Amino acid sequence: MSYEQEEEDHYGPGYEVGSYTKDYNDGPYDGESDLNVNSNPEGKPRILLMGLRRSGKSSIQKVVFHKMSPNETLFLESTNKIVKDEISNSSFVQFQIWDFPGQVDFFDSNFDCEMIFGGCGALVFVIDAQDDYIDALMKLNLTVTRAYKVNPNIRFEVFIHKVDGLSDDHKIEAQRDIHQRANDELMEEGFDSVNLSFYLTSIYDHSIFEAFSKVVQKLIPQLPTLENLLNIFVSNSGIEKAFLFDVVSKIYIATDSSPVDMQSYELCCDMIDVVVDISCIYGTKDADGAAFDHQSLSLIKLNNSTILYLREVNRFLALVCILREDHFARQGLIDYNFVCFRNAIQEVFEVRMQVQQATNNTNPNVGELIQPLNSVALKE
Ligand SMILES: Nc1nc2c(ncn2[C@@H]2O[C@H](COP(=O)(O)OP(=O)(O)OP(=O)(O)O)[C@@H](O)[C@H]2O)c(=O)[nH]1
Repeated sequence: MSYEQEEEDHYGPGYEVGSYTKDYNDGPYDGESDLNVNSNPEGKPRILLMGLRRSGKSSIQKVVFHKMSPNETLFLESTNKIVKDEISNSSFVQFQIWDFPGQVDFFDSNFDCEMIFGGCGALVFVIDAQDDYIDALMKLNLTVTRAYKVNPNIRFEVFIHKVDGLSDDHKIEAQRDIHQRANDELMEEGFDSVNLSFYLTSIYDHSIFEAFSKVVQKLIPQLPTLENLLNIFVSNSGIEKAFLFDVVSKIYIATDSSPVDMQSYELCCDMIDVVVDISCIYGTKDADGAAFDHQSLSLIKLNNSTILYLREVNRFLALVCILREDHFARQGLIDYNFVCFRNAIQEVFEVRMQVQQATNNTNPNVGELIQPLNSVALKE
């Protein structure tokens, strides 16, 4: 992992900024089929991680994007400067995460609100649910009101974190209480239109990956198209549930419209780990050292007549499906539909690039470029 200091003057002398870039094993990003989430003027969409000291911000970022094991986070040192993390080198989804020190002071003249909140897509506020959260709620209110005044388009995501230490009843009660207090305070101050989303998270299970998946999904302009394609695919192939995963981070960037249950998501995450680990150890690697490639495919039969089926969509994405064993008798159909699905995904990105180019050239016929997406021909 390379770690490099950035120019201090851009953020003011009080706020040093460090940045590091993900160093995954699949080589430099080639721009082939990226999915830029809603971007800021710099081109990179930005997700801010804020919250009180020791609430777990750095741990979340390390576990989700740097494969750090949860136990190792016990040894993380307190962050004393803004740390910028580029999730772009090889991951399919491209954005920046800015991890803020817990003691950040918005009233400090060095804190450039316009610059920090101006180009921000989502603000994740982390609350330690194992601690007294009254101070955290005050900070949340201050942060949200401050950020909203600068940029009303920010999505506010509240992670009620470290819930591994709480009983189920306690979790629900904490969520209800935090939800109510946070919203009441905003209403009292006249911020009725601010919308906060709440998630119960822990780095010790898959809840943090699930929550981050939802945060990232909200920033993907093509999400409705991806979901639509997945719906068409599952309904024509006898599949119960399908997730489109960013393989490196195990964030799912889209799923079909049936409800997500945590166990299914965990199973699919575990399958990705198994496939990547086996491929890394026993598979052939390409020139970039990547073990996940065009031929990556895996089938796991569970002891409850369920099948997990994984197919590579492109260098960064995998489709993981859950289906009944008897439906897999029609594997030919599933594979045929999968190829149609994969081609359609490719078209989404081609169209996106065309739209971007057309917008740059102020082409008045941009709408026509969307048409190929309506013609996905799957077999039933
Ligand atoms: N039980 C539990 N502990 C967690 C979880 N996430 C983080 N921690 C622990 O919380 C402590 C603080 O985590 P950090 O990630 O350093 O917190 P931070 O918010 O970045 O702290 P500052 O840099 O001081 O702002 C560490 O000991 C982590 O191991 C969680 O989900 N559950």
